[in-house]
Amino acid sequence: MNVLITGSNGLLGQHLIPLFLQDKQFNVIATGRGPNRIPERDNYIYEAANLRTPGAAANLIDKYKPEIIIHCAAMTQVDECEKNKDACWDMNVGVTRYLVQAAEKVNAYFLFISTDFVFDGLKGPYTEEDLVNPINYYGTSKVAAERIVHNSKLTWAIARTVLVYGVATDAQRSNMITWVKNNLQQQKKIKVVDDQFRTPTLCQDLAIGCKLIVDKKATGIFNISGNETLSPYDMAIKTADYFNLDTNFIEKISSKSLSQPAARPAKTGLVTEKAEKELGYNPHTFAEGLEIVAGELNR
Ligand SMILES: NC(=O)C1=CN([C@@H]2O[C@H](COP(=O)(O)OP(=O)(O)OC[C@H]3O[C@@H](n4cnc5c(N)ncnc54)[C@H](OP(=O)(O)O)[C@@H]3O)[C@@H](O)[C@H]2O)C=CC1
Ligand SMILES: Cc1cn([C@H]2C[C@H](O)[C@@H](COP(=O)(O)OP(=O)(O)O[C@H]3O[C@@H](C)C(=O)[C@@H](O)[C@H]3O)O2)c(=O)[nH]c1=O
Repeated sequence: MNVLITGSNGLLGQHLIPLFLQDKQFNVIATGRGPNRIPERDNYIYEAANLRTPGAAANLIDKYKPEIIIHCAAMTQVDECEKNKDACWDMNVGVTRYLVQAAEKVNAYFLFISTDFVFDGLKGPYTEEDLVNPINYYGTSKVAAERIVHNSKLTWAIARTVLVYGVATDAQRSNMITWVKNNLQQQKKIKVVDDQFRTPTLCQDLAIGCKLIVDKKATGIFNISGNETLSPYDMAIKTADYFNLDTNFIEKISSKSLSQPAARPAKTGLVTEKAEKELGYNPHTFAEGLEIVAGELNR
């Protein structure tokens, strides 16, 4: 069975590819922008493509006729999305439309990766039934992309996730654990907010959640995140403690004083009960996640 995975150079993509390669029923076609950054090099096809180029998505789908498409590629820098709205819309909405239209021609099963930022953060943690109300442009673009998937003729699923952490080769985006660890090791002070709340997600858990969805050809929305609610400040302290780093370099601040270009929802987090019951999804705790990330960093 051919599975096409977009965003294969990203944090999630780099964990999804090896997971699908372990399952011999799948022929994996990975696509990323520019050269391949996945450490594994064997037993799959890599196609470099800028998916914003009209025709790029259709060409890939026409060439490989995938039975399954997992769409991870996105513009994920939330502040950049706010500052460069056209690029954000083209990538997060336009590319999803290109892929869905081409997928409809081959009747592929389509899994789209979405975010807790579809919510306003006034009453998290959220279930799959809660109504969306994004407060920044990235979230708005993801809601629009979700609607394209939802309104398509495809058999589809949407996996929503939260603040993903883990290790990737040449990562373009930092994540909580590596950001805290790198700064504290260099004895650099970091200011971390204690008034946002998330259910941080170990990248491997998200990859497993996606695989469970695909294996079951499950349909609809699934929350695939961690199931512990923590503030970024809590995460920073736990990270420093785990790596024996000096917590005095962590300054507790409010979101207001961080003054990022894009507003962040205060309290998100996702309830993962549906995925646990229907898919057998079982995420690691943050403490276990730290240990797994530390193991990867030491390899
Ligand atoms: N990371 C997180 O905390 C969260 C992520 N998500 C969602 O999960 C998905 C995966 O995220 P994650 O792996 O962390 O993100 P990354 O930013 O690590 O990966 C996204 C990938 O998309 C690729 N991409 C961007 N523009 C293009 C383009 N024009 N053509 C082809 N590829 C492109 C990027 O390529 P390049 O590497 O060359 O820039 C990158 O490899 C995304 O849809 C994201 O919105 C949801 C919630 C939280
Ligand atoms: C840069 C920075 C961030 N933070 C906090 C704010 C935030 O809650 C957390 C992570 O900040 P970032 O700017 O890396 O990430 P942010 O853009 O807030 O994170 C989001 O990414 C997108 C892709 C998603 O879909 C979301 O689920 C979410 O994880 O750390 C600080 O406390 N101090 C800082 O100096």
